[in-house]
Amino acid sequence: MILILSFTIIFAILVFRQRLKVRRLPPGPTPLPVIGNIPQLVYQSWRHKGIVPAFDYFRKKYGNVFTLWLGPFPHISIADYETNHEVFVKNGNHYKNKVLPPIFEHFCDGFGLLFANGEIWAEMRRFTMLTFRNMGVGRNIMEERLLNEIDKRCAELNNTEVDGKIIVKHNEFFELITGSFINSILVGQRFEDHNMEEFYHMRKLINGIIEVFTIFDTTTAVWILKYFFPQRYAKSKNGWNGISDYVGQAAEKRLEDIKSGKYILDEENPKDFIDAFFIKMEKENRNGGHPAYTMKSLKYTLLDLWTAGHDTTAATLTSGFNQLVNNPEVKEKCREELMKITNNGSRPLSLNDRSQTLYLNATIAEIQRHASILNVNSWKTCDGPTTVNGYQLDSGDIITAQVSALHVNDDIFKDADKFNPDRFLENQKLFHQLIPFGIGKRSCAGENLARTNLYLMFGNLLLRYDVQPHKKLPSTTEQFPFTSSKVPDHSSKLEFVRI
Ligand code: HEM
Repeated sequence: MILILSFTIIFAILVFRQRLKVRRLPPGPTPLPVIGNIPQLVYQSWRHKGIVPAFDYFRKKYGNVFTLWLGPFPHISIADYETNHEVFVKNGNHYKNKVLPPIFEHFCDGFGLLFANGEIWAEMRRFTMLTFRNMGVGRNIMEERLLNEIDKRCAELNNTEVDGKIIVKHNEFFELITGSFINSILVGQRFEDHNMEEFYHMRKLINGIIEVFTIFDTTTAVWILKYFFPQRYAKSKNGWNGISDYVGQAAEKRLEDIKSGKYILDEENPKDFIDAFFIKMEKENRNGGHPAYTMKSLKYTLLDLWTAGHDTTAATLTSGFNQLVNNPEVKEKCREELMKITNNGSRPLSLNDRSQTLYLNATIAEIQRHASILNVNSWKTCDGPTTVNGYQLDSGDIITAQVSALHVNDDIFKDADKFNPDRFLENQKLFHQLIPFGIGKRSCAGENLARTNLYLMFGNLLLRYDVQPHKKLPSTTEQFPFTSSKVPDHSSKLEFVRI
């Protein structure tokens, strides 16, 4: 009897507190106690065939800022540019901390960039962005290495030409080219015949992580996963440990070589991320050291950069070429522009051409809008009482720029379902309203690298090849609309015909 009474009282308090909170927060469907809006979210995702269309349904019904209770906690999504800018840029200092999925927090131990908060994360983020900027501006390491990578991989492709056609499993081609480029920027080694096995090993580990990157795995307590779902737990563990061991070994070997005098660090010209880190670490050590500049921190940062940078870029390239072969008139207009600018393809496209390739820029923007790689963006917590659109938020309230919902927002992108690069030429403002790399203090730390990759890859491949579908057109619809991240169709192949 006492048990039933206590349970009823606790339940009544929870319901009362939830009702009070609902009144203060941005609108949304009425939540149930404990399970919140999960039934409505599941139903609308089923009805509209995906999480993003379900978000769009809630946005249309409740406005650009809406609340969904995921279990007992309210989660606020913002699906327009102005409010996101106001919250995450102008007021961004309040939203630096991510809600860390327990399993990743457990593996990363407070280090790295993706699943960390606090001073070590902030310092590593500053350092990473500065290092990438230095590699892009002035010294142009990024451009040189990527153009070299494109040359070498295209030469390999050309060797497989039969009857004037090269049949390409394009997602695998983009995974290899992106993996090799990122590896060369981070640890100074591209993938060639002698170390190709290492690339396949990394791919296998990343695929394992992607398989368990579901809403279930990212919200469940570690002990539950460990004891009741040991295979899922092992998959995450093997993935994170395997990748961090691979990049960590490269860093340790470099350190040994530096100590033994076999390798000399050039302070003015670091050749990759590891070099830049050791140069900074040496400087910090002279001043008593900094907890962000340790081998452990380097290992986890490299791990995060590899995993965050690889699939996102490869998926955008795959999704983009799927769109281009479905929209041949766009492909032709890009090529016409590229030919004009490079004097009929007599030189490769360079980053310096960006101001002249207006149509290519618009096409890449439209590709990124459709590719919009995360169905659900990572959640941030607010660090103190603040307001969003006039609503009062408390410390710990959960919020995000819901990028996927913003990119299908018909009020911003008219006929959002259509693939139409011209929309960006007709209204330049749309370039700012597009936020494929997120916004604010937790936006993508590799944006610079990714933009370099997308521009040079799309531009130079379209200059070299006429790309056609092979046997069937790839689909441009989302393959796994119920998972956290998007996966483009890679069931088909493409034909590359040399120009
Ligand atoms: C087309 C390619 C890419 C896209 C579309 C993309 C997009 C994103 C998005 C949407 C986020 C989350 C933003 C948020 O939480 O609000 C993110 C975070 C991140 N990205 Fe990227 N990304 C790409 C490539 C890269 C590359 C090449 C790297 C590095 C090599 C990278 C490193 C990171 C890191 C470290 C974070 C976490 C930043 C933090 O929490 O402080 N990304 N990215």
